[in-house]
Amino acid sequence: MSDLSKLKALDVEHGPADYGVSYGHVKRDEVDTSHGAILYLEDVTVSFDGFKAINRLNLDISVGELRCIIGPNGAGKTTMMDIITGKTRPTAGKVFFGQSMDLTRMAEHEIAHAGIGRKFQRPTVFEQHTVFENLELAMKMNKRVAPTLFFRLGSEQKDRIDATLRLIRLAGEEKRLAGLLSHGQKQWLEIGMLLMQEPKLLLLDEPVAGMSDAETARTAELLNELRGKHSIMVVEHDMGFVEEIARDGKVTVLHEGSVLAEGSMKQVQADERVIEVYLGR
Ligand SMILES: Nc1ncnc2c1ncn2[C@@H]1O[C@H](COP(=O)(O)OP(=O)(O)OP(=O)(O)O)[C@@H](O)[C@H]1O
Repeated sequence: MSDLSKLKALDVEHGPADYGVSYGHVKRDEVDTSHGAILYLEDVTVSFDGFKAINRLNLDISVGELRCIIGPNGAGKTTMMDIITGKTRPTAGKVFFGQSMDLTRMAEHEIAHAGIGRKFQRPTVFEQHTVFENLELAMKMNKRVAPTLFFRLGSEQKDRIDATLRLIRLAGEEKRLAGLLSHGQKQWLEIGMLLMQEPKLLLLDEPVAGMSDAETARTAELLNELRGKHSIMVVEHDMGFVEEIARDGKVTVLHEGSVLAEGSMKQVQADERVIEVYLGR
């Protein structure tokens, strides 16, 4: 992908963050989380030519929760994320962001704009730009205010970038070209770019796929630092990693498009139905 098309994709997919008047933004609509839920799916079904990839799926995520989603290949994890981000429309069911935003009626860019940030499996950073510039671009991206890209950074914005650099383990690497980073570092940079846009809900699709053990461990640390500060949904196959980040939180096991089990990692690991699905017994 060229840098220009990536810029456009970032613009459309992630939408702008809310930086108040300094960038001349209109404040984006607040998500109504007064009942404690940031996201809920009720009886959601998606059929592809009669095949139900998602079958009466019910799920809700609380504000500030870090929810792990696991499940064997073909369980419907990616399709579920596609529904949340508006890429795929459900055949039936409700999908709400907070109390009042009906995601089934919103376009992909509107959903991104409302504050749902998604990280796909493969990192998409601007390889010809430095680490710092990548974070800066992500922060300034605003499709409604074209000249935003040319605004000078204030000290507050620089501080935010510095804090993000520390969080994503790239402090000291800010002048490096993103294209020269390791796979793991690129993944962290992309998480940082999403965070610069202050998402209300962060969706991470297999964030440690292809990472070394050391990178995986550092990614677990990073996510544990985000715990409680952001609402995050992580889809992951690496069970060791899931154990590290799930702690005492809820893990949801998907199977054939529905929730098979939900509970702490210990609970779902001990669940006979889960064992059967994973071991094929
Ligand atoms: N556009 C589509 N048309 C037809 N079938 C589809 C389509 N997208 C997904 N499917 C099917 O729906 C099911 C769920 O797929 P999905 O990719 O959501 O699973 P997953 O849990 O993400 O799997 P994996 O862990 O392998 O990524 C699979 O059987 C898949 O073949």
